[in-house]
Amino acid sequence: MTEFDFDRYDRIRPIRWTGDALELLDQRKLPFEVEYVCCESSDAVAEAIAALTVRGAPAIGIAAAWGVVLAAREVEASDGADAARKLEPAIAHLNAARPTAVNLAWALARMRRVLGEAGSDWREVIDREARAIAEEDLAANRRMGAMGAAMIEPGSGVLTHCNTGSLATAGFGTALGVIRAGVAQGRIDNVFAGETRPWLQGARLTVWELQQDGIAPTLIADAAASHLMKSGKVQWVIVGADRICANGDTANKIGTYQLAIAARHHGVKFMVAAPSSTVDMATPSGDQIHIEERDPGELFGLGGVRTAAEQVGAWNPVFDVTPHTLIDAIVTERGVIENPDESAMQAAFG
Ligand SMILES: CSC[C@H]1O[C@H](OP(=O)(O)O)[C@H](O)[C@@H]1O
Repeated sequence: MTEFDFDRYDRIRPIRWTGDALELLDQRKLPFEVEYVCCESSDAVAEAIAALTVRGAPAIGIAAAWGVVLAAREVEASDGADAARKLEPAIAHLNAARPTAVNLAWALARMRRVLGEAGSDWREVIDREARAIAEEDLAANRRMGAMGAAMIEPGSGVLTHCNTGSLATAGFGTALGVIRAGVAQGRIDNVFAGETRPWLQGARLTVWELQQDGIAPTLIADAAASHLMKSGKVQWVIVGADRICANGDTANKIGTYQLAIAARHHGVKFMVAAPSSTVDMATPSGDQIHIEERDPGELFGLGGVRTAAEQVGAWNPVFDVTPHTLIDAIVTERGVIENPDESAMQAAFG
Protein backbone atom coordinates (compact mmCIF):
# COMPACT_ATOMS: atom_id res chain seq x y z
CA MET A 1 0.00 0.00 0.00
CA THR A 2 2.99 2.36 0.13
CA GLU A 3 2.37 3.08 -3.57
CA PHE A 4 -1.30 3.89 -2.99
CA ASP A 5 -2.28 7.31 -4.32
CA PHE A 6 -4.73 8.41 -1.62
CA ASP A 7 -5.25 11.82 -3.19
CA ARG A 8 -6.57 10.21 -6.33
CA TYR A 9 -8.95 7.88 -4.50
CA ASP A 10 -9.98 9.97 -1.53
CA ARG A 11 -11.34 13.37 -2.44
CA ILE A 12 -14.75 13.54 -0.75
CA ARG A 13 -14.97 15.19 2.67
CA PRO A 14 -18.48 15.01 4.20
CA ILE A 15 -17.56 17.00 7.33
CA ARG A 16 -15.77 20.38 7.26
CA TRP A 17 -14.94 22.45 10.31
CA THR A 18 -14.60 26.13 9.42
CA GLY A 19 -13.46 27.33 12.84
CA ASP A 20 -16.90 28.81 13.53
CA ALA A 21 -19.33 26.28 12.14
CA LEU A 22 -19.69 22.69 10.97
CA GLU A 23 -20.40 22.13 7.28
CA LEU A 24 -22.03 18.80 6.45
CA LEU A 25 -22.34 17.44 2.94
CA ASP A 26 -26.10 16.96 2.67
CA GLN A 27 -26.45 13.23 1.96
CA ARG A 28 -30.22 13.59 1.51
CA LYS A 29 -29.61 15.49 -1.72
CA LEU A 30 -26.88 13.33 -3.26
CA PRO A 31 -26.23 12.33 -5.98
CA PHE A 32 -28.08 15.13 -7.74
CA GLU A 33 -26.95 18.08 -5.63
CA VAL A 34 -23.62 18.46 -3.88
CA GLU A 35 -24.50 20.92 -1.17
CA TYR A 36 -23.20 21.56 2.35
CA VAL A 37 -25.50 22.39 5.27
CA CYS A 38 -24.01 24.85 7.76
CA CYS A 39 -24.56 23.99 11.46
CA GLU A 40 -23.86 26.80 13.92
CA SER A 41 -25.17 25.10 17.07
CA SER A 42 -25.04 21.68 18.70
CA ASP A 43 -28.83 21.41 18.33
CA ALA A 44 -28.44 21.86 14.57
CA VAL A 45 -25.82 19.08 14.54
CA ALA A 46 -28.10 16.75 16.54
CA GLU A 47 -30.92 17.45 14.12
CA ALA A 48 -28.63 16.80 11.12
CA ILE A 49 -27.62 13.43 12.59
CA ALA A 50 -31.23 12.42 13.29
CA ALA A 51 -32.34 13.49 9.79
CA LEU A 52 -29.46 11.62 8.03
CA THR A 53 -28.02 14.84 6.59
CA VAL A 54 -24.82 13.27 7.89
CA ARG A 55 -24.84 9.51 8.32
CA GLY A 56 -22.55 6.52 8.67
CA ALA A 57 -21.28 5.36 12.04
CA PRO A 58 -17.87 7.09 12.16
CA ALA A 59 -19.18 10.27 10.49
CA ILE A 60 -21.90 10.82 13.08
CA GLY A 61 -19.34 10.40 15.87
CA ILE A 62 -17.08 13.02 14.29
CA ALA A 63 -19.99 15.41 13.69
CA ALA A 64 -21.13 15.02 17.30
CA ALA A 65 -17.64 15.82 18.60
CA TRP A 66 -17.72 19.10 16.67
CA GLY A 67 -21.25 19.58 18.03
CA VAL A 68 -19.74 19.69 21.53
CA VAL A 69 -17.28 22.37 20.35
CA LEU A 70 -20.24 24.39 19.05
CA ALA A 71 -22.15 23.93 22.34
CA ALA A 72 -19.09 25.25 24.18
CA ARG A 73 -19.57 28.61 22.41
CA GLU A 74 -22.66 29.13 24.57
CA VAL A 75 -20.97 28.33 27.88
CA GLU A 76 -18.77 30.24 30.35
CA ALA A 77 -16.77 27.95 32.64
CA SER A 78 -13.68 28.25 34.84
CA ASP A 79 -12.26 24.81 34.03
CA GLY A 80 -13.01 21.57 32.22
CA ALA A 81 -15.01 19.96 35.03
CA ASP A 82 -17.24 23.03 35.28
CA ALA A 83 -17.65 23.08 31.48
CA ALA A 84 -18.45 19.34 31.45
CA ARG A 85 -21.34 19.91 33.88
CA LYS A 86 -22.69 22.81 31.86
CA LEU A 87 -22.31 21.01 28.53
CA GLU A 88 -23.95 17.78 29.69
CA PRO A 89 -27.47 18.64 28.37
CA ALA A 90 -26.06 19.37 24.90
CA ILE A 91 -23.95 16.19 24.98
CA ALA A 92 -26.98 14.12 26.05
CA HIS A 93 -29.03 15.65 23.23
CA LEU A 94 -26.36 14.74 20.65
CA ASN A 95 -26.07 11.24 22.11
CA ALA A 96 -29.81 10.65 21.69
CA ALA A 97 -29.82 11.58 17.99
CA ARG A 98 -29.37 7.96 16.82
CA PRO A 99 -29.16 4.80 18.94
CA THR A 100 -27.42 1.95 17.09
CA ALA A 101 -23.98 3.12 15.96
CA VAL A 102 -21.73 3.06 19.02
CA ASN A 103 -19.32 5.58 17.43
CA LEU A 104 -21.65 8.41 18.47
CA ALA A 105 -21.53 7.53 22.18
CA TRP A 106 -17.82 6.69 21.86
CA ALA A 107 -16.88 10.09 20.44
CA LEU A 108 -18.97 11.92 23.06
CA ALA A 109 -17.37 9.83 25.83
CA ARG A 110 -13.95 10.96 24.54
CA MET A 111 -15.08 14.59 24.60
CA ARG A 112 -16.43 14.18 28.17
CA ARG A 113 -13.22 12.52 29.34
CA VAL A 114 -10.86 15.22 28.05
CA LEU A 115 -13.15 17.94 29.39
CA GLY A 116 -13.10 16.35 32.84
CA GLU A 117 -9.30 16.44 32.86
CA ALA A 118 -8.86 19.93 31.34
CA GLY A 119 -8.01 23.15 33.15
CA SER A 120 -8.72 26.70 32.07
CA ASP A 121 -7.61 25.78 28.52
CA TRP A 122 -10.63 23.46 28.12
CA ARG A 123 -11.81 25.15 24.91
CA GLU A 124 -8.55 24.38 23.09
CA VAL A 125 -8.56 20.87 24.58
CA ILE A 126 -11.97 19.95 23.10
CA ASP A 127 -11.12 21.59 19.79
CA ARG A 128 -7.98 19.42 19.58
CA GLU A 129 -9.91 16.30 20.58
CA ALA A 130 -12.58 16.74 17.90
CA ARG A 131 -9.85 17.23 15.30
CA ALA A 132 -7.99 14.14 16.58
CA ILE A 133 -11.14 11.99 16.36
CA ALA A 134 -11.49 12.91 12.68
CA GLU A 135 -7.80 12.49 11.85
CA GLU A 136 -7.56 9.12 13.62
CA ASP A 137 -10.61 7.88 11.70
CA LEU A 138 -9.04 8.75 8.35
CA ALA A 139 -5.78 7.03 9.33
CA ALA A 140 -7.68 3.95 10.58
CA ASN A 141 -9.56 3.68 7.30
CA ARG A 142 -6.40 3.81 5.23
CA ARG A 143 -4.86 1.06 7.37
CA MET A 144 -7.96 -1.10 7.13
CA GLY A 145 -8.00 -0.64 3.39
CA ALA A 146 -4.53 -2.16 3.14
CA MET A 147 -5.24 -5.09 5.48
CA GLY A 148 -8.65 -5.93 4.08
CA ALA A 149 -7.51 -5.78 0.46
CA ALA A 150 -4.61 -8.11 1.21
CA MET A 151 -7.15 -10.89 1.94
CA ILE A 152 -8.72 -10.69 -1.51
CA GLU A 153 -7.50 -12.89 -4.36
CA PRO A 154 -6.64 -10.99 -7.58
CA GLY A 155 -9.47 -11.06 -10.09
CA SER A 156 -12.25 -11.17 -7.48
CA GLY A 157 -15.75 -9.74 -7.55
CA VAL A 158 -17.20 -8.17 -4.40
CA LEU A 159 -20.64 -7.15 -3.19
CA THR A 160 -21.15 -4.32 -0.71
CA HIS A 161 -24.18 -2.96 1.10
CA CYS A 162 -25.25 0.51 2.20
CA ASN A 163 -22.61 3.26 2.07
CA THR A 164 -19.38 2.83 3.97
CA GLY A 165 -17.19 5.20 2.00
CA SER A 166 -15.78 8.68 2.46
CA LEU A 167 -19.33 9.90 3.00
CA ALA A 168 -19.77 7.67 6.06
CA THR A 169 -16.41 8.50 7.64
CA ALA A 170 -13.72 11.17 7.85
CA GLY A 171 -12.57 9.95 4.43
CA PHE A 172 -11.62 6.87 2.36
CA GLY A 173 -14.20 4.66 4.06
CA THR A 174 -14.31 1.35 5.90
CA ALA A 175 -15.65 -1.45 3.67
CA LEU A 176 -15.50 0.88 0.69
CA GLY A 177 -11.91 1.73 1.67
CA VAL A 178 -11.06 -1.98 1.41
CA ILE A 179 -12.76 -2.02 -1.98
CA ARG A 180 -10.95 1.13 -3.16
CA ALA A 181 -7.62 -0.38 -2.12
CA GLY A 182 -8.53 -3.74 -3.68
CA VAL A 183 -9.42 -2.12 -7.00
CA ALA A 184 -6.25 -0.01 -6.98
CA GLN A 185 -4.14 -3.12 -6.37
CA GLY A 186 -5.81 -5.09 -9.14
CA ARG A 187 -7.34 -7.58 -6.72
CA ILE A 188 -10.94 -6.55 -7.37
CA ASP A 189 -12.25 -6.59 -10.95
CA ASN A 190 -15.97 -6.11 -10.26
CA VAL A 191 -17.82 -4.17 -7.58
CA PHE A 192 -21.52 -4.84 -7.04
CA ALA A 193 -23.52 -2.48 -4.83
CA GLY A 194 -26.93 -3.29 -3.37
CA GLU A 195 -29.51 -0.52 -3.53
CA THR A 196 -30.09 -0.62 0.25
CA ARG A 197 -33.76 0.12 0.55
CA PRO A 198 -35.51 2.06 1.85
CA TRP A 199 -33.08 4.99 2.04
CA LEU A 200 -31.02 3.81 -0.95
CA GLN A 201 -27.57 4.51 0.47
CA GLY A 202 -26.17 2.07 -2.09
CA ALA A 203 -27.95 3.44 -5.15
CA ARG A 204 -27.58 7.12 -4.26
CA LEU A 205 -24.29 7.28 -2.38
CA THR A 206 -22.01 4.26 -2.93
CA VAL A 207 -22.44 4.21 -6.67
CA TRP A 208 -21.83 7.98 -6.87
CA GLU A 209 -18.77 7.76 -4.63
CA LEU A 210 -17.17 5.01 -6.69
CA GLN A 211 -17.85 6.96 -9.87
CA GLN A 212 -15.91 9.92 -8.41
CA ASP A 213 -12.89 7.59 -8.25
CA GLY A 214 -13.32 6.32 -11.78
CA ILE A 215 -14.51 2.92 -10.52
CA ALA A 216 -17.55 1.62 -12.42
CA PRO A 217 -19.84 -0.24 -10.01
CA THR A 218 -22.75 -2.50 -10.93
CA LEU A 219 -25.93 -1.67 -9.05
CA ILE A 220 -28.21 -4.55 -8.05
CA ALA A 221 -31.61 -4.73 -6.38
CA ASP A 222 -31.16 -5.97 -2.81
CA ALA A 223 -33.29 -8.97 -3.75
CA ALA A 224 -30.78 -9.99 -6.45
CA ALA A 225 -27.96 -10.74 -3.99
CA SER A 226 -28.44 -14.51 -3.60
CA HIS A 227 -28.82 -14.91 -7.36
CA LEU A 228 -25.57 -12.95 -7.86
CA MET A 229 -23.73 -15.17 -5.38
CA LYS A 230 -25.01 -18.31 -7.07
CA SER A 231 -23.65 -17.02 -10.41
CA GLY A 232 -20.08 -17.16 -9.03
CA LYS A 233 -19.43 -13.50 -9.83
CA VAL A 234 -18.57 -12.49 -6.25
CA GLN A 235 -16.03 -14.04 -3.90
CA TRP A 236 -16.49 -11.59 -0.98
CA VAL A 237 -19.29 -9.64 0.63
CA ILE A 238 -17.66 -6.62 2.30
CA VAL A 239 -19.69 -4.46 4.69
CA GLY A 240 -19.17 -1.88 7.43
CA ALA A 241 -20.56 -1.95 10.94
CA ASP A 242 -22.43 0.22 13.39
CA ARG A 243 -21.56 -1.81 16.49
CA ILE A 244 -19.38 -4.89 16.98
CA CYS A 245 -20.09 -6.73 20.23
CA ALA A 246 -17.77 -8.56 22.60
CA ASN A 247 -18.53 -11.89 20.90
CA GLY A 248 -18.12 -10.50 17.36
CA ASP A 249 -21.85 -10.17 16.60
CA THR A 250 -22.19 -7.13 14.35
CA ALA A 251 -24.98 -4.63 13.81
CA ASN A 252 -25.09 -3.11 10.35
CA LYS A 253 -27.61 -1.76 7.86
CA ILE A 254 -30.81 -3.78 7.50
CA GLY A 255 -30.28 -6.52 4.93
CA THR A 256 -26.73 -7.33 6.03
CA TYR A 257 -27.84 -10.42 7.98
CA GLN A 258 -29.54 -11.98 4.96
CA LEU A 259 -26.41 -11.29 2.87
CA ALA A 260 -24.33 -13.17 5.45
CA ILE A 261 -26.71 -16.14 5.42
CA ALA A 262 -26.68 -16.24 1.62
CA ALA A 263 -22.89 -15.84 1.51
CA ARG A 264 -22.35 -18.82 3.79
CA HIS A 265 -24.77 -20.91 1.73
CA HIS A 266 -22.89 -20.11 -1.49
CA GLY A 267 -19.34 -20.34 -0.13
CA VAL A 268 -18.80 -16.59 -0.51
CA LYS A 269 -16.56 -15.00 2.17
CA PHE A 270 -18.00 -12.31 4.45
CA MET A 271 -15.85 -9.42 5.71
CA VAL A 272 -16.73 -6.65 8.18
CA ALA A 273 -14.47 -3.57 8.07
CA ALA A 274 -14.82 -0.97 10.83
CA PRO A 275 -12.55 1.13 13.02
CA SER A 276 -11.96 0.09 16.64
CA SER A 277 -14.30 2.94 17.64
CA THR A 278 -17.12 0.67 16.40
CA VAL A 279 -16.13 -2.13 18.78
CA ASP A 280 -18.28 -2.20 21.92
CA MET A 281 -16.82 -4.68 24.39
CA ALA A 282 -19.41 -3.58 26.98
CA THR A 283 -22.20 -5.20 24.94
CA PRO A 284 -21.83 -8.99 25.23
CA SER A 285 -23.80 -10.01 22.14
CA GLY A 286 -26.09 -8.72 19.41
CA ASP A 287 -29.16 -9.50 21.52
CA GLN A 288 -28.44 -6.42 23.64
CA ILE A 289 -28.16 -3.93 20.73
CA HIS A 290 -30.83 -1.26 20.44
CA ILE A 291 -32.00 -1.42 16.81
CA GLU A 292 -33.15 1.93 15.45
CA GLU A 293 -36.64 1.95 13.95
CA ARG A 294 -37.31 4.87 11.65
CA ASP A 295 -40.46 6.47 10.31
CA PRO A 296 -42.52 3.84 8.42
CA GLY A 297 -43.13 6.64 5.90
CA GLU A 298 -39.64 5.87 4.49
CA LEU A 299 -41.24 2.71 3.04
CA PHE A 300 -44.25 4.34 1.45
CA GLY A 301 -42.64 6.02 -1.52
CA LEU A 302 -39.58 6.91 -3.55
CA GLY A 303 -38.33 10.43 -4.25
CA GLY A 304 -41.51 11.94 -2.87
CA VAL A 305 -43.78 9.76 -5.02
CA ARG A 306 -46.03 7.35 -3.14
CA THR A 307 -45.54 3.73 -4.23
CA ALA A 308 -47.37 1.85 -1.46
CA ALA A 309 -51.11 1.39 -1.18
CA GLU A 310 -52.79 3.97 1.04
CA GLN A 311 -53.41 3.22 4.73
CA VAL A 312 -50.99 0.30 4.89
CA GLY A 313 -49.05 -0.41 8.09
CA ALA A 314 -45.23 -0.77 7.93
CA TRP A 315 -42.29 -1.74 10.13
CA ASN A 316 -38.98 -0.03 9.44
CA PRO A 317 -36.04 -1.40 11.48
CA VAL A 318 -32.94 0.08 9.85
CA PHE A 319 -30.26 -2.24 11.24
CA ASP A 320 -29.94 -5.95 11.87
CA VAL A 321 -27.43 -8.15 13.64
CA THR A 322 -25.17 -10.65 11.88
CA PRO A 323 -24.10 -13.42 14.25
CA HIS A 324 -20.32 -13.81 14.52
CA THR A 325 -20.58 -17.40 13.26
CA LEU A 326 -21.41 -16.04 9.78
CA ILE A 327 -18.45 -13.62 9.68
CA ASP A 328 -15.15 -14.78 8.17
CA ALA A 329 -13.11 -11.71 9.07
CA ILE A 330 -13.44 -8.51 11.08
CA VAL A 331 -10.90 -5.92 9.94
CA THR A 332 -10.08 -2.95 12.16
CA GLU A 333 -7.02 -0.70 12.10
CA ARG A 334 -5.59 -2.92 14.84
CA GLY A 335 -5.55 -6.02 12.67
CA VAL A 336 -7.64 -8.81 11.19
CA ILE A 337 -9.69 -11.18 13.34
CA GLU A 338 -10.53 -14.31 11.40
CA ASN A 339 -13.52 -16.40 12.51
CA PRO A 340 -14.33 -13.92 15.31
CA ASP A 341 -15.71 -15.13 18.62
CA GLU A 342 -15.60 -14.01 22.24
CA SER A 343 -12.05 -15.18 22.90
CA ALA A 344 -10.63 -13.71 19.67
CA MET A 345 -12.37 -10.39 20.42
CA GLN A 346 -11.09 -10.46 24.01
CA ALA A 347 -7.54 -11.09 22.78
CA ALA A 348 -7.75 -8.12 20.40
CA PHE A 349 -9.79 -5.62 22.42
CA GLY A 350 -9.99 -6.85 26.03
C1 LIG B 1 -19.02 2.85 7.79
S1 LIG B 1 -20.60 3.37 8.12
C2 LIG B 1 -21.40 2.07 8.98
C3 LIG B 1 -22.76 2.02 8.66
O1 LIG B 1 -23.55 3.21 8.80
C4 LIG B 1 -24.69 3.02 7.98
O2 LIG B 1 -25.96 3.33 8.47
P1 LIG B 1 -26.75 4.71 8.17
O3 LIG B 1 -26.74 4.97 6.71
O4 LIG B 1 -28.15 4.42 8.70
O5 LIG B 1 -26.06 5.76 8.99
C5 LIG B 1 -24.59 1.61 7.52
O6 LIG B 1 -25.07 0.67 8.43
C6 LIG B 1 -23.13 1.48 7.31
O7 LIG B 1 -22.66 0.19 7.04
